[in-house]
Amino acid sequence: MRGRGRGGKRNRGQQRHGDGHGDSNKDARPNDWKRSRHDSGGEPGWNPFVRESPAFEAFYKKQKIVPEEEWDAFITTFRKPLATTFRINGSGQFALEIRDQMQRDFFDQLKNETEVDGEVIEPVRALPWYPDNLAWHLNYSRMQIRKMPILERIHEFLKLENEVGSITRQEAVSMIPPLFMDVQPHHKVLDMCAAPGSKTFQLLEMIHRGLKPGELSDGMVVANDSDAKRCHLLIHQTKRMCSPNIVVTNHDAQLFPGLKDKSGHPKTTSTENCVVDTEISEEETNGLYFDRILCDVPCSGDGTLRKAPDIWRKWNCGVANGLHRLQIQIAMRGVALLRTGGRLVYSTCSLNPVENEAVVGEILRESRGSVELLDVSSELPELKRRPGLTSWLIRDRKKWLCSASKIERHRAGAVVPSMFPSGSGWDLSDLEPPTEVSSLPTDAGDDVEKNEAEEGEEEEEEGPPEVVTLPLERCMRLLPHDQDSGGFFIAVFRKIAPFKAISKVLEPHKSLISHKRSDKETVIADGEKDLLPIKNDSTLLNTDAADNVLPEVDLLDIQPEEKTEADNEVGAEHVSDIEENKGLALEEASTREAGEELRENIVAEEVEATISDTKDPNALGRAQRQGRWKGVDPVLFLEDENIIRSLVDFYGIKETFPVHQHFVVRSEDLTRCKRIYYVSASVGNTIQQNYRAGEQMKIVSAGMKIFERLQSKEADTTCDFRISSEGLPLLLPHMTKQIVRASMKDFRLLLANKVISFSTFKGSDFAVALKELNHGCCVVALTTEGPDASTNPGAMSTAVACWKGRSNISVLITKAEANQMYQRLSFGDKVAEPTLAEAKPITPDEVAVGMEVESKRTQIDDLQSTDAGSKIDQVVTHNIDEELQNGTVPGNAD
Ligand SMILES: C[S@@+](CC[C@H](N)C(=O)[O-])C[C@H]1O[C@@H](n2cnc3c(N)ncnc32)[C@H](O)[C@@H]1O
Repeated sequence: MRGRGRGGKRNRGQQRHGDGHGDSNKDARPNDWKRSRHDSGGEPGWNPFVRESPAFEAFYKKQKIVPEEEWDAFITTFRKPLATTFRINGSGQFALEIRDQMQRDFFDQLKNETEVDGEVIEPVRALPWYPDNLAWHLNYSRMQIRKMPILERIHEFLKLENEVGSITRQEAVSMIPPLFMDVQPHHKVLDMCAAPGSKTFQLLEMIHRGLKPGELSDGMVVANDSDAKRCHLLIHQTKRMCSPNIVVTNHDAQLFPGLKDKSGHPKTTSTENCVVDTEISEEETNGLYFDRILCDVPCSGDGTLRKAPDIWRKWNCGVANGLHRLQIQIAMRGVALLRTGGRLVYSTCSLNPVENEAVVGEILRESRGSVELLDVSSELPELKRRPGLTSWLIRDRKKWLCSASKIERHRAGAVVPSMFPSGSGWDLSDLEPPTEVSSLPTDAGDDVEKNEAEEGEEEEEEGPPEVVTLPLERCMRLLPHDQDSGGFFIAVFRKIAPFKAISKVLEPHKSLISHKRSDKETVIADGEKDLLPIKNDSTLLNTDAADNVLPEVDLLDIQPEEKTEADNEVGAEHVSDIEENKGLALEEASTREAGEELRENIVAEEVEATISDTKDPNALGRAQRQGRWKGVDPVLFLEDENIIRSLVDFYGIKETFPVHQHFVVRSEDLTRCKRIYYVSASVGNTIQQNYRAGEQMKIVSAGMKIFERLQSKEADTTCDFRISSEGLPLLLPHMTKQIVRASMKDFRLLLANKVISFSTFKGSDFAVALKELNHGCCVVALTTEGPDASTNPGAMSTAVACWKGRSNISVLITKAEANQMYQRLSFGDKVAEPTLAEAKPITPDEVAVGMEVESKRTQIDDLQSTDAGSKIDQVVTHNIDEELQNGTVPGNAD
């Protein structure tokens, strides 16, 4: 369906920073296409960042990250700015059409190397490993764009497509993890650390792959992020996919709740597209286990040096060390939530083995045979990758450590055995006595080597590095010089047996030695297990000797609890070390991220999904500040038969479109609820099970907006709700009323004018059909050729929601969307450009009515900016804008 991309209001950030398009674009989606403040754009002589770091180079040389003879190529590539890469969004015909159009109109002219003023221009190329040539690489400086009209046109085209959501600018390596997940349309997928959502978007595409317009998928994507503000980015990003199969949640991933799935997994599920055979074990029938899990964990991000050169200046190994345990905790929670037979992909945009191979090794050890590391060397054969390391050293302050036995006692909170290749344990009494400071580390800043190069002699490691016995060579490291990309790390696991965890209870003040394998373990009896908190770093334990004797607990049965104050006190030193290091790491990441990934306008309407229409507008912000959630955002099924009937009757919704248990609202007071969301059966079931489990999931948003309430008093219509542009593609094939077809000429005339008098179309079939419609919301669809065009609305690939007033019709999409649709229709067409001159002049009376309609339309749009939710969003947005300016928004590499 064309016109899926959506727009929204420009936020304060956009107003402040501008986007070079003047007012005409003020209601457009954020433009990710513009260059980041880090990007020199290739301007000669402008290099605000020194692209070197002695600490980084010393570290990776020592780790033998590349063979010696490749070092120069590796480091030289890292110093070059990153080329632009983008993905065409969506799946199916629509995406292929855009690809073909781009290729035909632009890229075919740039297939070969060209020279402008002595400068070589790289050919545009598709990323060879990305399916269906839907991802592209291009590398032009601003100067080159100015000099070559074709580049200028490409740039403009991509800017527009990005604005309306047809393409996503995304770093090439960041597109890879979802491609190793083997997601099928019926899968339940969990994206544990999902914001800002570029990979979630890919996962959704996979869930919808192969569906015809209007068809529903059985699958579901749960996209989670611990940062509430970034959850909004996630909603903004994924709503462009117009999917009823998504739930956005806001949990610490390591504490993601286990949910029941009372209906159990069906042995076989039949869908229109496939028959799914699901082998399930007894234990799994009652739990919501995911078929696929992505752990794209927070990391130090040094693989993104090309995109975020400020990392050169700030790089230190303490950041990576500080994230190691959180990364294990997140991945292990993923293992617990994964269905047996399912795949889990672990990824980081860091090259550091402590965040990569060390974590993978610990997952294998801790899962005690329930997962295996897959050899995926035959998948995506065009992708150049390096095997994982099997040997590495740990760097702590100025020391190189070759094994856990070398850890000094006072560093035991910062360096742990799982960081080393053997992962082998320690005993506190065996630890090296301190050489300098005798106190425990209390300040994470201590762990960060501020500038190693300036801090005197560094110490050599004592002894050779350990060599791992696990098959870590099956991991993949993407290096920048292999295919002119950023750096990345990926490991693919398969669960081969249910995971039984041994839960342990930490004794106060023993936290320092919590990684000691012989820590006190507590077997949780059946009746007690729901009561016991799972401590942050004790959820999972590899017990060597205990394996044979300790009864086991299914982790899904245990609800991880939020940390209590008492928990925080226990082992405070230990936690402070981890948390503060993590804090530092995220701060690092934020600087790297700001200005690149942050969507500059979180449109006001997005917050609608996070707060009840009727509750205190300040509740969400307060609850977030206070670390609470409950009571802020009910997610309720719409069961009011009068509303459902009025929708079904007005739009002539067929029985092919299930409505009961699929419409969701966020307000208990239905007279005031402003939006109706549509959720797939899988999402509906999950929400229902969540109620039964006591609403443990912090749901930020569910499904997609399908209807919006009209509040204009003058609205002369029998239905209180208009169709939202996200909802249209799904609903249209199931509608029998309020649809009118227009010829290409009339359709374009409508798009060009946005509000237009009926009399303009006098005498046309369109005008006659228009007259027959009820007043209110309607859909204008482009007449298509073909045998079933007149009978099957699903065959109409281009349609737009409109408002039929008394004498005018106006489109209910943003100007940017209308312009993009118009331009798309103009490519290679044979119909003359409609101009305003073609339209019959509008009389002064009609102008007045037109203005009234336009004002109604504005009122409709303004509903979102006047409700409680958007006021809060303005606050959130404002804060994000401030952070953007300060460079403190936590971010990622994607
Ligand atoms: C590398 S980014 C994820 C990028 C994302 N997968 C994408 O492709 O757009 C890491 C994310 O993890 C989130 N995060 C940090 N700590 C977390 C935690 N404990 N649980 C869940 N998410 C966390 C951050 O807010 C950040 O959005």
